[in-house]
Amino acid sequence: MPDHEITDAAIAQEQQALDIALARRDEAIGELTARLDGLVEEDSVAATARRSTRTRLIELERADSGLVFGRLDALDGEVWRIGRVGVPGQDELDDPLVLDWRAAAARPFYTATAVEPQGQARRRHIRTEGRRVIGVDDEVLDGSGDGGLVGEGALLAALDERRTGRMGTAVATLQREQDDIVRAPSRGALVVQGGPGTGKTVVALHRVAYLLFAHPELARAGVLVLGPSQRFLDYIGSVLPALGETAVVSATCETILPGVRPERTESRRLAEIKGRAGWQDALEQHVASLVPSAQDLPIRWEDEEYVVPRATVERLLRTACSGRDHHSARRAFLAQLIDVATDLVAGGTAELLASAEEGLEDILGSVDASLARDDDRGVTTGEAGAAVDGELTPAEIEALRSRIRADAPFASRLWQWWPDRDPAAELATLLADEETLARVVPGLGAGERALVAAEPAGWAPSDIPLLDAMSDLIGDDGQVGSQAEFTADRASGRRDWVYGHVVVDEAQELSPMEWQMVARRAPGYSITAVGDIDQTEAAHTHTSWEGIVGDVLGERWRQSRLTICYRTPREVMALTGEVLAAAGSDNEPPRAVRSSGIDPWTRQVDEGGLPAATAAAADELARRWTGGTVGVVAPAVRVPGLRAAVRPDVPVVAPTGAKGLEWDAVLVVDPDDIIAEPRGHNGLYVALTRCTQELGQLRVSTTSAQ
Ligand SMILES: Nc1ncnc2c1ncn2[C@@H]1O[C@H](COP(=O)(O)OP(=O)(O)OP(=O)(O)O)[C@@H](O)[C@H]1O
Repeated sequence: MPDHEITDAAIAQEQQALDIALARRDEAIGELTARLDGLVEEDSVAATARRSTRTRLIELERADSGLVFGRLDALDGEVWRIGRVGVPGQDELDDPLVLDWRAAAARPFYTATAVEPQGQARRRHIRTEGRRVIGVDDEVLDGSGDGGLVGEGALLAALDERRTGRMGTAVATLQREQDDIVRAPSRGALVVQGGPGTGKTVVALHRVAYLLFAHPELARAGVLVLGPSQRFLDYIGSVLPALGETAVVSATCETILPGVRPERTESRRLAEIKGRAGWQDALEQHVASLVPSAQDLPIRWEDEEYVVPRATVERLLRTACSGRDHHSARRAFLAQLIDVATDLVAGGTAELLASAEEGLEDILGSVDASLARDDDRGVTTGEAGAAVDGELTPAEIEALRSRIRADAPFASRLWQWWPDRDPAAELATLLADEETLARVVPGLGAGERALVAAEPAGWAPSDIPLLDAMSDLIGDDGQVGSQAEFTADRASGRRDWVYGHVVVDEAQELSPMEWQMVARRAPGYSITAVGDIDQTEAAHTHTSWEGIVGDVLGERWRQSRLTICYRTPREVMALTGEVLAAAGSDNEPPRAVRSSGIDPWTRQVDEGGLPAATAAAADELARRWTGGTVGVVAPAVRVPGLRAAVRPDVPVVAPTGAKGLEWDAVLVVDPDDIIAEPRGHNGLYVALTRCTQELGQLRVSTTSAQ
């Protein structure tokens, strides 16, 4: 049979299988909808059932296109079709019609090679448009061949497509080195180093989808995706929903605190000073110093004065503060004090209290019982107590305790001695006070303290991690959680949400204090961080991942690498070696997987003519790449002026704003001035590696200015 007839037959066969899968999917959607309608939410079990049914329904609904994208034929004749989500067979005991790409049995689709076929005879990539199969690419896995790219035809076709301005999924064409990272164990932190365009973002997002599938407990806690900018979050915004995910919150380090946003910019110097690791200890010490000193504590009850002796107060403070934030410690102290006051008023232990340490054993025993009632964190003094002795019956003592607990003046007298604190006000006061800074943050020089204290009011970006740390140490008083149905909605409204997993993109840019923010949200260190040391522009000078994450993650992280560039064509990557060397890197740029056949070009322009020349070049590229995207990357100071000159559908950004993004054609304006910026060669490396097809550069001639 001629080749085209074989292909036509294969397309017809896959169309038939897709039609059956689509019909079964539509049926499953009907079944799930009926089940949802029948679920009356009476208790938490029903609520959980509703949530999981709803999640599954959304997953199926979103898989309208790409329901099937692959097929594996095993040597033993077994055939699996692989798709975005699993589609069940007609009966419960039947094999699924479509295997979810994340299932273990689907793995050879990504990892089998001609050299190592893993029991497979053939891998087929199935190309679809909506509900129509339009092509197939077959790879025979017969032990011959070079074992290079997986599904090369399908991959190169995907990479060559015009960009829409939004990232798409790569679920059909993930490569082996990428799949290894996607399916790596969820425990412990994984740091992925990869040059530009090696698929770090793609891998991180597919890893989220995989982890949520393989570990449903992570879905209950949700996943946080931290990106470098809102533009970037918009760019990747549709990938996870397309993979069916609803348990994901995305944010930048600047938007992670609910209700708080930076109100001003700041200098690089200040960003570096305030991002240093030493602030964490400093703030911990500062907040510890806000706990009042132990003293004899007079308490009044029904016109009688009692005194809780200093030694007792000291021990109660120690118990209350251990392992708690400031406000929780305050509440625990009150709970303990109510017990002590009850005993004092009841008369049974008054002498013991006044005289001897042994008396504390009893008091602290009853305090522990009270804490166990009021606080589920279970911190105890570790001391066993006997029943409280006294003249009142146990029932009367309980009644007295309840009255003291309900007495507002009792608590308010205590709050005068130990006032509550507002984290924002506390931080603002600390930052403005050079003397306290000198005491609390010993690592700062006098000049640095003066710079910090002289800052204007309003939060700058580097204040956000400080505020997060301060809020964590002081604690929130009575935060009410949202009752929203989806984890993501409940999590995004809470500063203190603990996620099942955290993904950090452009991880090389985070300051040590930003890493603390990440660790607070993933205390079990279930973290995937992807980034490129060579694209670092932030003020924190790191040359190794150890330097970046060591402070926070210690030894609890491992590293993987991505080595192939899928975005930038060979013609453009050839320009980047010397930029990387000038940036001081020992690394080679990643190996480009494809060629665009278009040579990068450079034009010289006069300073005065730069806006018009930029506008004209952007126009020319937009015409050439109709249906695709064009971006302009320029030195930060030139961005506002050029934005005004260039057509509105072409974004103009500084290298920092271009992080993680890509366009079909990119115009880099004034590369020499980009180099002149701090860490400028790293910035130029970012700028040059954003295009998928064509790169143009406008150099500014210096002669005409002289
Ligand atoms: N396996 C793949 N199949 C299809 N497309 C892919 C694959 N891997 C990467 N890509 C595409 O390559 C481009 C670059 O990927 P991505 O943005 O994830 O790279 P990156 O390493 O995060 O780059 P940067 O460091 O520049 O941010 C994207 O268009 C992405 O969709």
